[in-house]
This record gives sequence, structure tokens and C-alpha cells, in this order.
Amino acid sequence: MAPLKHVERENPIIDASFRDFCASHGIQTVEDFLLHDLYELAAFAERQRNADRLKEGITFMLSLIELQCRPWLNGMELLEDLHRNKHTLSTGDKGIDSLLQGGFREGQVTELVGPSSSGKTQFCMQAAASVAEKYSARVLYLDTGNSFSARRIAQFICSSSDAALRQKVLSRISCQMVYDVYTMFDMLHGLEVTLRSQAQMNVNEDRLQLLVVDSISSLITPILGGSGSQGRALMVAVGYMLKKLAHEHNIAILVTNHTVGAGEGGRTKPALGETWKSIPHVRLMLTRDHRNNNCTISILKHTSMPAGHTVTTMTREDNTHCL
Ligand SMILES: Nc1ncnc2c1ncn2[C@@H]1O[C@H](COP(=O)(O)OP(=O)(O)OP(=O)(O)O)[C@@H](O)[C@H]1O
Repeated sequence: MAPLKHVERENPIIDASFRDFCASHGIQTVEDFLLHDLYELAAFAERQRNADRLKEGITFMLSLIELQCRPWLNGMELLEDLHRNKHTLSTGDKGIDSLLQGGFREGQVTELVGPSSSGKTQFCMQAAASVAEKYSARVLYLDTGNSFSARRIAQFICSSSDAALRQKVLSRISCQMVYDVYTMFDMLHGLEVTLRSQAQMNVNEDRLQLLVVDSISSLITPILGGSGSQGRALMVAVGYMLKKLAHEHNIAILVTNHTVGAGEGGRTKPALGETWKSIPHVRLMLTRDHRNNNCTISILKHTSMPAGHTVTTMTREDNTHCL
């Protein structure tokens, strides 16, 4: 059960005096709120010296509980949400955009799977440049392996010959190093709090539209060892948080995953196993022919397309292939 003190991080109105007031009515946790008569509590608050602050705190707690208990959505409401909010974002590559019917879908998690040196990081940086440039959007890049390169991103910016524009695009891309799954939880939680308060204040300019995690597998693989289920539970929790962020804030999320071993028929398969498989909405497999630098992307899973569609594209050396 979450103690009320944890909620103070989300809204300072849940301060010590609010918590003391709640404690005097036997309310110590968020769940305790559900068991109490809140009209009675509000009536008690009315008689206090700091009535306005207390009532504001109660209203906030109610909205928080409501947020956790979202009603079921029917198919019509889901379709409307899809048309109204979930647009596609160009990946920066014409062929891949056409394969994905426009690019990454906002509100969804797209996973790029590929062996080492297949070009996953290059793809992520190209996508970051494309979204920051084409949509004047903010991009958050979580780098788990020190592979982010601002210089390489600058090469992917189509208007890179214009120094002022290039600077503008680059300034919309923030990069943060994340080396373990616990830092990742803190990061995602902080991001959720920020996005929620921005939504409440209707801040819409330079909206965060793409979140990149390169790579999710290097954060999760170290906690999966052994026979315990704790690692798997943490993995599912991270996946759930990513999906929730994507859905509630209309963000396209791109994560990378490496491949392991020789699966059935001598082929490699995505790491993180069967439990992770259900997390991403879209799974793409990237392979690279090192003789001619051709990359092939094929769909392993998609919400509206059959698996197996494929596109072959060239590795970009600079920005000469801009769309
Ligand atoms: N500046 C660059 N210009 C052109 N090609 C590059 C550049 N930097 C890297 N590459 C190519 O991209 C390849 C590596 O790709 P990348 O780092 O994206 O692979 P990856 O799939 O992310 O690998 P890993 O899983 O090991 O991190 C290199 O082998 C190189 O050929």
C-alpha cells in the first residue's frame, strides 16, 4: 500500500499538515482513501483553519484514484482515440515509413531487434533527428551503452547546412544515460509526473513525441539471471510503464533489443524471451549485409499488418538521402 508521503512527489499539496489531518482520521495510505467516507472527510476539512488547502488535497487524491480506475473502453472509443490522437511519425527513412504505413505510431511501443552491429543505434539516432526536425517535437533519448553521438545525429538532420536550424533541432533532443533498471524506474516515474503536470497546465508547445531506449535489453538482461521471478516481474513493470506513458501522453516509444543464440532452424531470436514478447505493439527485425551495407527490416509483429513484410535500405553515411 502506497503511503501518502509518496504522493507528495507528485503534488506538494500532500504535505505534512495534509498528512497529519488524514492520519487523525485513520488515513495513512492511498488505499485508505478508498475505505473512507470522503464527503465526511471534506466536511471535517471545512472546519479547519487551512480548509482550502485540505480540500484541494482531497480533490487531488480523488483525481489520482480516478486515474488508476480508468473505465473500460469499447471498440468505438478505441477507434476514435486512434483517429484523434495516434498519428504516425516519420522514421527518417522513406522505405521504412512505407513499410510501417507512415512510420512510428504515437501511443505505441515499437521494438527494433537486431544482432550486434546491425545498425540499431544508427536507426535510433536517425529517427530522433527526423522527429525533432520534421515535427519540431521534443525527443528524449535514454542511452544505456554510451553510444549516443550528437555529431552523428547532426549528420542525419536534413537542414544541417543551416547552422541555426541544426542547433534548433539538436536542442530539442535530450539524452540521458541510464545504466540500471532502478534508475530507469526513477527516470520514467519523474517523466510521468512532469508530463502529467504539463498536461494539467495545457503546455503543448515542443511536446515530447518520441522516447528512445537504446537498449532496453542491456538494462533487463542482468536482472533476469537465476530461477527467481523477481527479474521477470521488474521487466514486466518497466514494459507496463512504457506502454502507459505511450498511451496516456501520445508518445511514440522506440526500444532496441539484441538477438540471442541459434534458435529453431539455426536462426537467432530476440532476447528477453516470451514474457517480454507481448510488451511491444510493433516488433521489427533488423539484419545487415556487411558486404554491401544493405539493411533489411522485416515485421515480426504489428497491430494492423501481417508479419513477414520486408524492406531493404542502405546505411546512410550522411544526410544525402533526406526524404
Ligand atoms: N558515423 C557513421 N557513419 C556511417 N556508418 C556508421 C557510423 N557510425 C557507425 N556506423 C555503422 O554502423 C554500424 C554499427 O551500428 P550500430 O552501432 O548502430 O549497431 P547496433 O546494432 O546498435 O550494435 P550494438 O547492438 O552492438 O550496439 C557500424 O558497424 C558502422 O558500420
